[in-house]
Amino acid sequence: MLRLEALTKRYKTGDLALKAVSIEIPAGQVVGLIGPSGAGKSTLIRCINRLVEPSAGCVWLKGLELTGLRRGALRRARRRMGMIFQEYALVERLTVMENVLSGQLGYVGFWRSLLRRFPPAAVSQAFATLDRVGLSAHVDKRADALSGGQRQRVGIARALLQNPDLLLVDEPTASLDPKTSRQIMRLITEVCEERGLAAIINIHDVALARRFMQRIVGLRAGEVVYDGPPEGLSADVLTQIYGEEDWSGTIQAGDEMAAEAGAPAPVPAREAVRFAREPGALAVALK
Ligand SMILES: Nc1ncnc2c1ncn2[C@@H]1O[C@H](COP(=O)(O)OP(=O)(O)OP(=O)(O)O)[C@@H](O)[C@H]1O
Repeated sequence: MLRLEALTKRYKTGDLALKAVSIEIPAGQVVGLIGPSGAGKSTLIRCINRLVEPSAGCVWLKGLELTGLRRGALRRARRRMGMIFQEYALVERLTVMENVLSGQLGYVGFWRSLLRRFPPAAVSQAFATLDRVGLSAHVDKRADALSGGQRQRVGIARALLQNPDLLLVDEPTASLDPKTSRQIMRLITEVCEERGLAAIINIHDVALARRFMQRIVGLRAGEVVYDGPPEGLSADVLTQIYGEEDWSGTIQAGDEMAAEAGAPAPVPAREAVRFAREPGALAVALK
């Protein structure tokens, strides 16, 4: 589904951030990308959708070589990759619904998006997606009135509204408390499973990675030094990735999380019903 072939990035400063990284990710697989600061995790994620231009190597998505695409074709291909960011990248003064519908901007025409009028089907899909991420009670709240966890749920819903084949997720829990981090990670992995979506998740927290990922790729200084199941992240492997440290606490935390059960409480859908009764294409909260 996604294939990276000898992907290399040297920044203008001379930093060699990726050294011929080759990995293949089948449809539906959720991969955790771990490694110390500066290992090249963000660079790798951004080279896939060419927010950062690779210096050499190829990226293939479902048989399409992304690295060879010109601007228009690249824009179309990017619709197939939903991106979720650490800092959420929401438009603060816009509502939850408007932010989520912006995931459709690649599909609706320029004037329509400028006027923020979206097709009814997109609006219905946005309601369903917001319900799925537990935000149906907050659709008309402004983004700047949300908690960190709620903001990330908006980011997830926006990415899902693109109907992507792949999610590129850059440190989704770095700004969140431990409990919210677990909820967000659980949500991302659940929606990937429901939709058969592949994902690459840059994840700082090794215990979270051990708990939620199907496969771990460990980067060190721009090179893959581990590629395997989360159970394979022994103290020796973690030392190889991050350097010498006492890993017993991290390993135990991951095992404890694995033993933990339960999902985030559903949010009442009253507000969604009220919005859903609005006729026609919703002129989305032009307040
Ligand atoms: N825009 C840039 N210009 C020059 N060098 C950069 C740029 N972005 C990243 N680098 C360098 O590339 C290397 C990899 O950085 P990158 O941000 O991809 O690592 P990371 O693993 O995501 O780190 P962190 O976990 O701290 O975010 C580092 O040496 C970094 O200094």
